[in-house]
Amino acid sequence: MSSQLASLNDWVASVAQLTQPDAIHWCDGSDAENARLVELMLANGDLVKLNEQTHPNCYLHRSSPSDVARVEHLTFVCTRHPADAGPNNNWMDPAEAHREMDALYAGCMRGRTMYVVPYCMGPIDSPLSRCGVEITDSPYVVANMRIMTRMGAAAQARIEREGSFVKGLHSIGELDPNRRFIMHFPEELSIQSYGSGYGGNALLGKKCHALRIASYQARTEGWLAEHMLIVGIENPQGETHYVAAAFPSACGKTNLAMLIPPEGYRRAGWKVWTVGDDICWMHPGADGRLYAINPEAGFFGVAPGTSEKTNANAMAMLDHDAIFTNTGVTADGQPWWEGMTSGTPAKDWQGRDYDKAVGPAAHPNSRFTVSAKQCPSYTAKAEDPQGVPLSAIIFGGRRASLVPLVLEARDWTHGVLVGASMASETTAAATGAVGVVRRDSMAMKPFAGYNFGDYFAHWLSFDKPGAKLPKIFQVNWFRKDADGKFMWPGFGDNMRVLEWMLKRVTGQAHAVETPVGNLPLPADLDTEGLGLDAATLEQLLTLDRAGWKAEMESIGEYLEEFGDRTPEVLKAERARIAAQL
Ligand SMILES: Nc1nc2c(ncn2[C@@H]2O[C@H](COP(=O)(O)OP(=O)(O)OP(=O)(O)O)[C@@H](O)[C@H]2O)c(=O)[nH]1
Ligand SMILES: O=C([O-])CC(=O)C(=O)O
Ligand SMILES: [Mn+2]
Repeated sequence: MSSQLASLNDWVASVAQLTQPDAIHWCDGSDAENARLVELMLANGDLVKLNEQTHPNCYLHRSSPSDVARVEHLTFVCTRHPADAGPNNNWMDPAEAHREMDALYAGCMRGRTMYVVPYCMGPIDSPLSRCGVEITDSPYVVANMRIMTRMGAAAQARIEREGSFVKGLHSIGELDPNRRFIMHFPEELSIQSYGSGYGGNALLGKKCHALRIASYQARTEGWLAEHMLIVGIENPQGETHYVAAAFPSACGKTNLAMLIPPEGYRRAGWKVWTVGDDICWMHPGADGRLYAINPEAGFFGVAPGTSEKTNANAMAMLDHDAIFTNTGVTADGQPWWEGMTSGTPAKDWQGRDYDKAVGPAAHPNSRFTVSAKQCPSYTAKAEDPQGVPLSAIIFGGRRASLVPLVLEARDWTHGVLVGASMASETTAAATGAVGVVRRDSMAMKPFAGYNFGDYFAHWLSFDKPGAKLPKIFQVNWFRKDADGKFMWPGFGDNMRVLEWMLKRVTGQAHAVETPVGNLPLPADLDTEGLGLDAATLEQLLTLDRAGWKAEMESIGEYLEEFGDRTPEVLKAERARIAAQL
């Protein structure tokens, strides 16, 4: 037996000693194993079978009503020194956190099966990929991890070869919101999660490993782990530019990753290729460019708002082999959510008879889980072990006012400030108030595994001789008018903004310089067939000087929160812009 296998076996044995499961099952990721788990969950009520004619191999999971989103107030980064976790994280002393978690875990798997889930984040043969093992007592988590990661025998073989892996321990416990913690120990490469079965809290490969632990590792190893989609835009000349974009949770990544260009663009030959919709690992390549992989193998996407009109690619991948969590369901057993253009809900997300007066049929954070391979726009380049070279990075958020439709950062340093300064309205993806504007640097506020001050410095460090870095942009699809209506049509029409960005990359498009960045004039965007009135477009592209002056003051205060860990270069960049306004 290799020493790696011995260390994995020892860890599994020690967890079993603590949690006292009735049985231990090592997951191989096979179809037969999945079929047995599905049988089990249909029998115990974890899953409801959906219409086999319209949705073969699709299932609905109704979670505990108080367990429907990430819990940021119960999520901790446990480093030896609190300053290493930073004011952007909740911190707990590692020894104390282990004491608390051990007490929760003691005997928690009695009467249950403990599943050992080896997984690989990223293509199984990629040097950029990293492995982990999640121990869980939830078959629902196993079924989701099988879709979201390269899970099973191949991952275990890689772990036995490599040795190092992230140790994740998860128990749904009693699903009691008062006995719930999501703990990260970046210095130990380990994660401990208790009391929730929800996606970001329980599928430990995703946010816990691929963002919080990975961002910490990436800092010391010279790469970046980011909350970004990756998309390829092919122009009529057949050249594909890859773009990564960071938007906070439920702010449009899945939709941009699967964009279908407007009719005129399609006729001209533009195509869009999906690489990833949530997480991006970026490494500098030998040629100085940044290369990106999607560490995930599936999509855990927001259901409400997904329709034939907004995201036909997603609809096409959701009619077979998918798991739906907390959606409504029609009388004939088809999944249903708000925004769908057909069907009528019979039951709501809690399984009650649907009553509009009681609330929505689908929970606002209801989700689908589906293999990336089922997406019509998924590209084989997503499986390339080297990753794809990035031409542009986009930062975006939900801002009802102030932030224009698009602007281009002057250079890398300015772009890092743009990312660090991001703010967005909170959404249903995390428990708590919705619609409150908060700073969410690089859309990583809930996900950076270390001090944001150090994180900004790490971002700046990529600008060095020989680097051929992507151009950085900021977008805002969510500006609202006086009546509270979105001013920009969004979705497929975001292609018009992408075209301008890519033409800026290749030096073919015009821009106007302003203190906060370079903006297109209305005439610089292709608005053919858009049907947007000139005044609205003008407003979307106008710089509100007074508003930005106040914003720069507020950004200055925000950067001070990280004290002397905030790079001076970033503060100077902000001061320069403020002085110009
Ligand atoms: N108005 C408008 N809404 C959009 C646009 N793109 C996405 N949305 C809506 O925003 C919500 C969330 O979008 P997603 O694309 O699922 O968000 P995400 O960033 O992938 O979210 P996470 O999976 O939580 O990280 C959905 O209800 C979408 O319909 C857009 O361009 N305009
Ligand atoms: O992790 C989750 O639960 C879903 C997600 O993508 C997010 O919240 O950003
Ligand atoms: Mn996300």
